[in-house]
Amino acid sequence: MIEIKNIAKTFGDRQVLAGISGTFRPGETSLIIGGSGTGKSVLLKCMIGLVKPDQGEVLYNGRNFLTGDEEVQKEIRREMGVLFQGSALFDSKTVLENVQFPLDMLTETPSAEKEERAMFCLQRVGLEAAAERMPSELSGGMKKRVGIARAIVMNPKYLFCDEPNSGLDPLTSIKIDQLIKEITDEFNITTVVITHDMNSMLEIGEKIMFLYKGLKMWEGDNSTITRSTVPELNEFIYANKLLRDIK
Ligand SMILES: Nc1ncnc2c1ncn2[C@@H]1O[C@H](COP(=O)(O)OP(=O)(O)OP(=O)(O)O)[C@@H](O)[C@H]1O
Repeated sequence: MIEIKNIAKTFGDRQVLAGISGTFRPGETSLIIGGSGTGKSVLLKCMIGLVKPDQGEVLYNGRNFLTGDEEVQKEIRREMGVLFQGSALFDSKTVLENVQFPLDMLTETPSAEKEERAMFCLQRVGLEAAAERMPSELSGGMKKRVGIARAIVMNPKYLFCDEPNSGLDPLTSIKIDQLIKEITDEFNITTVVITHDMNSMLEIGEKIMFLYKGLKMWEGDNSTITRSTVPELNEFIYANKLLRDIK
């Protein structure tokens, strides 16, 4: 479980996060939604240690990630998997080498075992046949799958996905969403996904947190989001729904 408490962050004179709290549970896909510039990525970065918040706490199964000693922080980092926007694959490495990379960097696992584990993850995302291909030979959806395989190769307790659907067509987006949800259920991972994709919210939003101007304006799930009485959220949903209906 991840608990965030009163997270605030200001850049210069711009307050991006104004005190955000929330809980993310194992086996659940939690979505952070909101318009552009509302602080979603900054919140995610605060949670994974890429940005230091000005105040607040981030607890991983009760362990304080921000003030815990270095060993605790290191331990927590090893339990995280991250799928970055754009997949962030190494162009000069094969698919298999990309997936194996965290094992190479962070473990002393024997070579054959590392390869076996990486192949298992590639199989799980349906890409074992592409193991020896280079990232430039893959479609956007395949790259995301490789990114997911790499994010789970260390058997993470916590999985963070920043806009996993960006640049994908609607059908591929749905497949990627479903894969993230399946993996979350199957390995009981605490998963946090940033998205502004309405389809994702309705399909995999077991828990949804809506950010608006640095505040958490609403929290609920995919069965309650369309019944919200928060005008800012309704405006956000309506804009998305409108676009979807036009399509
Ligand atoms: N390192 C930084 N230095 C200064 N300002 C920053 C920094 N990182 C983010 N910001 C600002 O914080 C605000 C929130 O950015 P953030 O990337 O979290 O938005 P977002 O909700 O993820 O938006 P989008 O959906 O467009 O990605 C933006 O105004 C951005 O310019």
